[in-house]
Amino acid sequence: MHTTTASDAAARGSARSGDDVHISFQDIGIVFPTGTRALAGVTLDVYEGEFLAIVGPSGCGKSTLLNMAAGLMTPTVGRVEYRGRQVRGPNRQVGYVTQKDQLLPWRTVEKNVMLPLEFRGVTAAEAKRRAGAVIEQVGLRGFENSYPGQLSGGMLKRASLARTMVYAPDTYLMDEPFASLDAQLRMVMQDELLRIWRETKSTFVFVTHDLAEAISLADRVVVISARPGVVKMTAEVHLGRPRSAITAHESPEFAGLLSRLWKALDQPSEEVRS
Ligand SMILES: Nc1ncnc2c1ncn2[C@@H]1O[C@H](COP(=O)(O)OP(=O)(O)OP(=O)(O)O)[C@@H](O)[C@H]1O
Repeated sequence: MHTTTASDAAARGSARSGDDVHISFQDIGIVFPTGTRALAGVTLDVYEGEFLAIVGPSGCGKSTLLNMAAGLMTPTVGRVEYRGRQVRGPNRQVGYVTQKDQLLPWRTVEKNVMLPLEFRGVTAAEAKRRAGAVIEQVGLRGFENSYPGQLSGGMLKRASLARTMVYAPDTYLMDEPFASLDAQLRMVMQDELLRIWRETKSTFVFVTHDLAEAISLADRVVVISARPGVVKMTAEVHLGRPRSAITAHESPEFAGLLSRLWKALDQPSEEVRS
């Protein structure tokens, strides 16, 4: 892990001097074997304990960035560091929550939540104890023995979150986890997520298409340009903490930032100023 100095900060534009860098994307580019160039020269630091949101048009390379942090993809050029070390293979310190729930339909909620602990060699009794604790935390008590097919959309999200929380990752990588939910439930889940972030003190990198969601949740919002993606703008969110996703919309700062982000998404890269 390294700490940013004032000169690092200047070199990185939006970086803040004195913060510990948690994930560092250094001049990342990737060209897939199909010839698709998804990212071109992305430089971005994610700080220890922050909630960072990434927005950008479809296909710009947001999921690819998460995949690189998780060690599931390697950049063609550039370097990804996790706590100061180059990511060279699957990164077991991250929890990855995708848009699809990826719960195993033949296992109960409890057994799904226990699964990552089984992979890590935790005893069945301890896995059951820890699964019970996180199931309670996400509000699914009483549904331990239900199967995924018996749960509502919001409950499936809660179960997926519990399955990630159970192994207490340092980092949560979240790829549009609430995209399939209706607006009201989405806000409830956003509030739950803010609570989990506060309680776990983990670092969150959250990809979304929804600018309001990004502002409601994040400390900083990064806008990626259309493919090949570059960082177009990084905006600090000055809404204060603790924050509620339900009332965040009421502040004048919210509307101002929404409009700046919207313009950044809409304009060619060279016209955007952060
Ligand atoms: N394994 C792969 N092989 C070939 N092309 C890929 C692969 N993974 C991603 N791509 C391409 O790279 C580009 C970026 O994909 P990515 O999924 O990162 O975009 P995204 O910004 O997350 O998109 P969305 O918002 O639609 O989810 C897309 O054009 C996609 O088709």
